[in-house]
Amino acid sequence: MKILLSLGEKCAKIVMGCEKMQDYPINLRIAGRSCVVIGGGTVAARKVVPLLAAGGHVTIISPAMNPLLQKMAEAGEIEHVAKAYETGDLKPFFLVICAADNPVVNARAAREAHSLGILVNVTDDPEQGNFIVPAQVARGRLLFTVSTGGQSPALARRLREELEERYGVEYGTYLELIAQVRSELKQKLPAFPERERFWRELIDRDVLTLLREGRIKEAEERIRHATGCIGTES
Ligand SMILES: C[C@@]1(CC(=O)O)c2cc3[nH]c(cc4nc(cc5[nH]c(cc(n2)[C@H]1CCC(=O)O)[C@@](C)(CC(=O)O)[C@@H]5CCC(=O)O)C(CC(=O)O)=C4CCC(=O)O)c(CCC(=O)O)c3CC(=O)O
Ligand SMILES: NC(=O)C1=CN([C@@H]2O[C@H](COP(=O)(O)OP(=O)(O)OC[C@H]3O[C@@H](n4cnc5c(N)ncnc54)[C@H](O)[C@@H]3O)[C@@H](O)[C@H]2O)C=CC1
Repeated sequence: MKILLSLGEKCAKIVMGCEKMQDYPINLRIAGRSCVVIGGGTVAARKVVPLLAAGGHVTIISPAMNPLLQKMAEAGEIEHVAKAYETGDLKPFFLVICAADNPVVNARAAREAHSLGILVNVTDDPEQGNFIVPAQVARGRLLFTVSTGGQSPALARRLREELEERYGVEYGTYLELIAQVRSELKQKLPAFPERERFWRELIDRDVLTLLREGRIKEAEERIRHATGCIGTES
């Protein structure tokens, strides 16, 4: 990393915004995977929602459940195992979130997860886990996440609210439009550098303004027109 940074300009494209980071960001595919949350309180409920949104199968192990989780269990959206956590419970799972209000219980579950090689988040002591959950804003398949490395979740929440205001649902629509024409463009512009230049120029604000005003057809036409011009130029 030091070497890359010292090479400056030439490597700017590779290094991008990376300073030294505490955590490495990844977006995890959990659709169809079994996830378990230890504890059924407020924090557990907050963690369950994005797990479900990403298609995870969620089980709660907890003697008690808050009303929201109770409703979800009754509706069959999550499974509830009504008991206290015991060592041995984690075997079938891909990922575990320790959200009991008892640090001894969370620490025990974290130890079991590590021994099984399962991904683990510990809500009362992040250092015991191997991932933390960032604040999120989803716009279709566009996903913004904010992490303060655990230093200030309240700041992460505030920044998430700002992102929500700044980037409306039109960005999800925009992404869909782009994705539709992207594969066509691979044939029209076989060379990667040309495609890269094309997209950088197209990702402009005019299309977004049209989308924000609900003028979706016009936005689509603008993108298609730009791709059409390529065909006529060559
Ligand atoms: C490390 C981490 C581990 C993890 O949970 O993954 C963690 C840990 C802890 N949170 C605590 C407190 C609060 N957490 C929130 C809110 C959120 N916490 C979330 C994530 C994370 N919280 C991970 C780091 C993320 C990062 O890198 O920034 C968010 C972003 C995502 C989510 O939970 O889904 C979600 C915002 C969702 C949204 O609104 O967008 C609020 C604010 C509020 O509720 O309004 C408060 C009170 C104010 C404050 O303390 O800042 C405490 C102390 C408890 C105590 O004091 O006893 C601990 C334990 C500790 O710090 O040791
Ligand atoms: N990471 C985060 O974002 C935050 C984390 N916290 C921490 O999260 C933890 C949970 O907080 P809340 O949800 O507000 O508490 P809560 O009191 O609403 O819920 C605690 C849940 O844990 C369950 N539980 C207790 N013993 C258990 C056991 N042996 N096995 C399984 N489940 C058990 C209870 O039945 C209850 O459902 C606390 O340790 C708190 O310090 C608090 C705020 C934010």
